Amino acid sequence: MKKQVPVFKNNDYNVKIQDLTYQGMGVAKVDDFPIFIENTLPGEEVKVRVTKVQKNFAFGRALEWTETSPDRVPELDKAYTQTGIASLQHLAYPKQLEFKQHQVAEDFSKAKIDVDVLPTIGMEDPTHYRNKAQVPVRSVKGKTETGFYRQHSHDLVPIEDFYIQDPKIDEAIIVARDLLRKYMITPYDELQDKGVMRNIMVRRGYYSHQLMIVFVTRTKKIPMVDEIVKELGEQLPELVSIMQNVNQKKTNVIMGKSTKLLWGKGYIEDQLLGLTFAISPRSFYQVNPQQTEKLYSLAIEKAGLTGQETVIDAYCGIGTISLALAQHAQQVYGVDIVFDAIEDAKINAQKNHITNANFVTAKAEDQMQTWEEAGLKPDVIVVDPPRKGLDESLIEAASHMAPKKIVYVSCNPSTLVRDVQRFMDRGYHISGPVQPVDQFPQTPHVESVTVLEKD
Ligand SMILES: C[S@@+](CC[C@H](N)C(=O)[O-])C[C@H]1O[C@@H](n2cnc3c(N)ncnc32)[C@H](O)[C@@H]1O
Repeated sequence: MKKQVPVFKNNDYNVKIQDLTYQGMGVAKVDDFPIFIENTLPGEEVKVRVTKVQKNFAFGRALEWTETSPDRVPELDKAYTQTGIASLQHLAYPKQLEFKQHQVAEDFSKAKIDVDVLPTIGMEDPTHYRNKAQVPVRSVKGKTETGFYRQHSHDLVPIEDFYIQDPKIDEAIIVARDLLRKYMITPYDELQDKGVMRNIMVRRGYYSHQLMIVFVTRTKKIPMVDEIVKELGEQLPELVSIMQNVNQKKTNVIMGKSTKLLWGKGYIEDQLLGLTFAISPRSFYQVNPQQTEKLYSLAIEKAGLTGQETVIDAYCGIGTISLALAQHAQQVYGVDIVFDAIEDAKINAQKNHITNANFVTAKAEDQMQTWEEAGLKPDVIVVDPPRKGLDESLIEAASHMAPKKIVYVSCNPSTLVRDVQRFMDRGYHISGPVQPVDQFPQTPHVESVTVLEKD
C-alpha cells in the first residue's frame, strides 16, 4: 500500500529540530517523516513552511523561531546561506568544530569501526581564508553582476563581500565586474547559450600576494580586451597574471580546454611550509593555506619518515605534499590526472632544488597498478583523493605493494570510512586517532587525516 506522506507543500508546521545533516541542515520530523530546514539548529523550535515534498523527505523554510539554540550566532547575510558559500554562518565557530568532529566519529561508528576522533583543529580567525574564487557573471535585472548561485539553481545572487574569501580577491572581482560593465561585455546567458563572459576566477598567494585573474568566456574573442587588461593592471597592483579560458560547451564544468595568456605570466607563485609553488589556472591548490600548513605538517608527522623511505603521493596535484615529504624521504613518486598540475609539480621540484621526486600524469588507480607491476615497494603511501574517494582497484594495488603505512587525507568522511573498511579487509588497521582539520570554516565540509598500518 502506498505510504501517506504526512506533510504538504506550502503548509506550515510547528517542529523541533533534532539533528544537523552532514550538509548542515536542521532535521525535524512530523510523524517520523524528515523535513530538512536551512539555518536551523538542534534544539530549536520553529514554524516551518514546507517548500518541497519528496517520497521520503521534505524541505522547508523556517518562518519563525519560538526557541533558539544557545549555539546560534547572528546571521551576517542571508545570501551566504542561500548560496551555500557559508551555510553554517549561524553556528558559533567552536560548535562548527564540534559538529565536524562528530560528523567523522559518527561515520566511523555507523560502520562499526572503533576509533578515536580528536577535536577538529580550527582557525583563530575563521573568515576571509579562501585564496581562490570562481564566480559566475550574469545579467540580473539588466545589470552585469557577479556573485554566486542560489543553492540547487542557476539563479545568481549578487554578492560583493564573500566573507570567506581573501578580501583582496573580493576587491579584484569588483574591479573586473566594473570593467565588464564599463566596456559592455555581455554576460553569459545560460538559457540561450549566448553572451561572452561566463566566469571570473581569481587566485591570490597568501604569502606572495601575487594575483591572477582568469576570464572564462564562451567566445574566443573578448571585445575591448586590451583596454580591460590595461585598466586591470592599473587598478590592481598585485596582478601578475591575466588569462583567458574558453569554454564553448553547455556545461556546468567551469573551465574549458583552452587557456591563453593575456598579460603577465601563466601562473602565480606562493609558499607553503617554506617551499615555493607555481600554480597555474587549472591546477588544484588547497584553498585555505593557513590550515593547509597544519594539515600537511600533520600528514608528514604521521608518515614518520627517517630519510630512507620510498613514498607514493597519490592525487598529488602540483606536488605540494610530495615535495614537503621529499625533504624527509629517499624517493617520492607523485601522480595526478591533470597534466597541467603535473607540469607545475615538475617545475616546483626544480624551483625548490628537490631531485628525489618523480611525477606522472595518469589516473591514480591505473598508475598504482603500473607501479605495482613494475615492482615498486613503497614504505608509505599518501592518498588525498577528491570527494568520491579511492577506486577499489587503487586499494587493491596499494595493498599488494604492502606499505607499512597509508596516510589518508580525506575531504569526505563517508568515502573515507568506506575506503578504510576496504583497507581493513586487506590486512590494515587504523593506527592512532583520526584528526579532523577545518579547511572550510563556515561550511559543513570536513577534512581529516587517518593513518593505516599493516597488521
Ligand atoms: C583533494 S586534491 C589534492 C591535491 C594535493 N594533494 C594537494 O593537497 O594540493 C585531489 C587531486 O586529485 C586529482 N584527481 C582527481 N581524480 C584523479 C584520479 N582519478 N587520478 C589521479 N588524480 C586525480 C585532482 O586533479 C586533484 O589534484
